[in-house]
Amino acid sequence: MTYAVKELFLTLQGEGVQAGSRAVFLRFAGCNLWSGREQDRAEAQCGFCDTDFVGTDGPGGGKFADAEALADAVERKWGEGRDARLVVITGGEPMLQLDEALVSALHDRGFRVAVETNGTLPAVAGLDWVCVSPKAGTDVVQRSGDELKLVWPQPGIDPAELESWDFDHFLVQPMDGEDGKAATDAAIRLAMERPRWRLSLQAHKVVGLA
Ligand SMILES: C[S@@+](CC[C@H](N)C(=O)[O-])C[C@H]1O[C@@H](n2cnc3c(N)ncnc32)[C@H](O)[C@@H]1O
Ligand SMILES: Nc1nc2[nH]cc(C(=O)O)c2c(=O)[nH]1
Ligand code: SF4
Ligand SMILES: [Mg+2]
Repeated sequence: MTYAVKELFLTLQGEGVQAGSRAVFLRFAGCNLWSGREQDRAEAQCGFCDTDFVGTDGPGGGKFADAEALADAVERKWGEGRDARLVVITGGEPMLQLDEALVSALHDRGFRVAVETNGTLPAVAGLDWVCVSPKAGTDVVQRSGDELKLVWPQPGIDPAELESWDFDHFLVQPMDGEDGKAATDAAIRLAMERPRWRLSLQAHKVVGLA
């Protein structure tokens, strides 16, 4: 199958439990909760997105004919060395395109495969790390994984309800946007009031990484 990739880049994971880890980021084009056009944001199911995932015109982006070709491009981004190879597959919504053939091609090249998903589509089998980030008003079907990353505040989501889901780590991440200070205060409050939740800051934005 053909994959539409917005961008492919080498950086440090900025979010969640694996923050600080060297990783190739594979950003798929397209999302099922927003068109990506500013004029549609107010009506979208997810209205706070911080990412441009439209098209295939970003650095390292393009159309890839099959899993082997895309996995080769990921490997080229990583460069030499097989230690601790990590690819983070995000988007847009990666579960619209990610399939077992690509997971397998990445494993063949020695990568641990991590995914950032909104959880409205089931995660493909064989992943090494699943991060689900629920969006208010959507039907989250993927209720198990490694980390649940709640962008906060989100009216309509009750953190207490999420605590029954099957995750090893519960993260609360301030919503970046117009009132970042208030969102950070709210996220700190949540972590102070409910000790299962840990604060996740978007470290890449602090230090100026992609
Ligand atoms: C751009 S999304 C792509 C993956 C997937 N569609 C999702 O929503 O999980 C990557 C991560 O950024 C988070 N995110 C998006 N916009 C954000 C914002 N304004 N502030 C903080 N985190 C945000 C998402 O919740 C998700 O955890
Ligand atoms: N450095 C860095 N870390 C990230 N973690 C999750 C990201 C995402 O957009 O999915 C992201 C991103 O865009 N950059
Ligand atoms: S679900 Fe993820 S990619 Fe889609 S609009 Fe929301 S944050 Fe952005
Ligand atoms: Mg990002």
